[in-house]
Amino acid sequence: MEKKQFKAEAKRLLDIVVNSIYTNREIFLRELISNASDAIDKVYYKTLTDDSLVFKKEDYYIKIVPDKKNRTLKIIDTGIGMTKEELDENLGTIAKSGSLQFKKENELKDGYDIIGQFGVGFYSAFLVADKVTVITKAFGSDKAYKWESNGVEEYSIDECQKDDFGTEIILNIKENTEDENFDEYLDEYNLRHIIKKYSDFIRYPIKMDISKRRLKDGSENEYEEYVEEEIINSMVPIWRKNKNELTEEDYNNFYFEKHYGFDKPIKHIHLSIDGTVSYNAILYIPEKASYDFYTKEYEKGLDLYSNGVLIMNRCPDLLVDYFAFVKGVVDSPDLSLNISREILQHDRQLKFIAKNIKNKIKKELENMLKNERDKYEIFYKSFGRQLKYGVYSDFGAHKEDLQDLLMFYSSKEKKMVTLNEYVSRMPKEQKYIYYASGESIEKIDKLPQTEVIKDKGYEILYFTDDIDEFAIKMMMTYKDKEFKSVSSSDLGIENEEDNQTKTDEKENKKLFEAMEEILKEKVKSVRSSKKLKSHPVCLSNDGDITIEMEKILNSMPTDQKVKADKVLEININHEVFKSLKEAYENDKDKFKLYTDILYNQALLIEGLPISDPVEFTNNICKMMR
Ligand SMILES: Nc1ncnc2c1ncn2[C@@H]1O[C@H](COP(=O)(O)OP(=O)(O)OP(=O)(O)O)[C@@H](O)[C@H]1O
Repeated sequence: MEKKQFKAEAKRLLDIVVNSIYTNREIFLRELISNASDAIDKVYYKTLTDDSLVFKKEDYYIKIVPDKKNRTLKIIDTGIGMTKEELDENLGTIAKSGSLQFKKENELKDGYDIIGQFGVGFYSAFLVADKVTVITKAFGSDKAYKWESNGVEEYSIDECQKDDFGTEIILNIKENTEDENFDEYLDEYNLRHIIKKYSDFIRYPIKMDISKRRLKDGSENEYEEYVEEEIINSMVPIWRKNKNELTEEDYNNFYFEKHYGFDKPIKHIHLSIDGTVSYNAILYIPEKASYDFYTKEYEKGLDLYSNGVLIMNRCPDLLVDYFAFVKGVVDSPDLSLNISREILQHDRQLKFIAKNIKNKIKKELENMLKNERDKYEIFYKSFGRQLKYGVYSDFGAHKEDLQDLLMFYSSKEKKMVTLNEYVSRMPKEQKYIYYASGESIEKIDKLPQTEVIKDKGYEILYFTDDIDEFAIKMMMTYKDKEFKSVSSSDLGIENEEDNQTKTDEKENKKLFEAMEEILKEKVKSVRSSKKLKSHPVCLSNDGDITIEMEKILNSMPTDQKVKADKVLEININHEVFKSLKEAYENDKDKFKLYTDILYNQALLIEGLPISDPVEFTNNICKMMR
């Protein structure tokens, strides 16, 4: 059997590398800086394994030199350099990674910072350059070489002069086209921005000469230009530093630098995890929701780094939706990156990290609730709604994770309470967790439906967010206790007056039927009320859809309208009922008038619109005459 080697059309391959792998031109700088950092790492490694060598930190750096006049951009490093053979092998063979080989040969363990692995990053230089020159001198060698290519036909290697070991890459930046402005890769400000964005945490200094202006000596209004070398990158990422070395201010500064918000974070979580998948992370729980947080435009996610190099801003897969408010960074050497380093190949590690992070955030919130209640309430004011959305979403799948983080205003305590607190002080005979929905605490407080429950001494939770009732319906129970709306027609309260109510019901059957006839289609039935004490009427509902839910669902911009099965409850011990009864017996027109007025009053109390306000006011006037 004859075996043959695959052949590759080098030109085509280069074209694919340059134009198909990367979606974003600016990453060429990330790739070349990462190569330079790898090259310095290799010298560092050599000095660790050879006692005759010393690594003097100040000798190792990367320098970026833009030259607008000659349209060149240089990336200079003081790393290990390349021999002629290495130049030929590494830059002449696409997909050959000298760095990966180095890692294997030296059995570098995980956690080491060598970034290169695919052997293609270098060619991304042709995204912005029409000619690339590499001048390099290998560590310990006395000869230097020049590699040159226009990325189309071929490359050349010649001997040349270079004093120190290391590598200098010279890019001849392309001319601008109609759609592309290549000048920006020669612009100091923009280069600084790209370096900060992708390479801020490269371990070695990335230097650049920065043009500045200052007042001339002795002058008050004359300025002069001068140039000063600056280190652009932060080098050591805050998340790799020891927690003990960092102050609250350091964490807050990082939050501002990263533009995570204008507020101060209410909590930070610093994680250094070593295990099946290792990662470092700094997570922030903000104090306030940004203006777009509860909109579709908000992008959740954490910034994802691999070995200090930015892979993705706001990687959404790292955060569950209900913790979307969390900001921060994750850095892991264990990610399976794809060749462009822009996306992840398969997300086993990512899923692992995301799950881990979810649990850490949950724990932190639970601790805050337990130990720093005031802080938690501030947080809850901003993001409680998001937690409640979390309970509601995915058919209640996250209930277990979230139920103990929920809080509602309590009628009894006059402050926010947790479900656990509510249930733990429920009297033995109380069957349900009672809640009342409405626009505001003040309005709910006045709802007639709450009277009898309050009289019983039971606590009521006030629901003022649209999502509240939906979330609770999805939860169904908390610690085996069902939730019950105060406007539900059956409150499950055993009452001595129950039998009395039944008798009243019988006695007034005809009257209620007559009212039902008048209110046809508007209410399902009219009943004698068990809940009213001082008010004459209220509405309650039969079935699953409460009146509050009807209001919310019908305010949404869809064609489908829903209707709660409404019950008009009458307080037969109220003065008004006597007049109603009298009218029923003696004056049918008056009886109709009273029925209409009472029904509309019940609507108003519920905050529901009355269908004909003019008729309603006319009816009241009629009564006053
Ligand atoms: N500045 C440099 N100094 C020394 N060697 C370099 C330098 N730049 C590139 N090389 C060598 O050339 C090889 C190919 O570089 P290239 O950027 O194409 O791939 P890589 O860095 O190995 O992998 P990746 O595609 O993941 O970045 C490197 O592995 C390294 O051996």
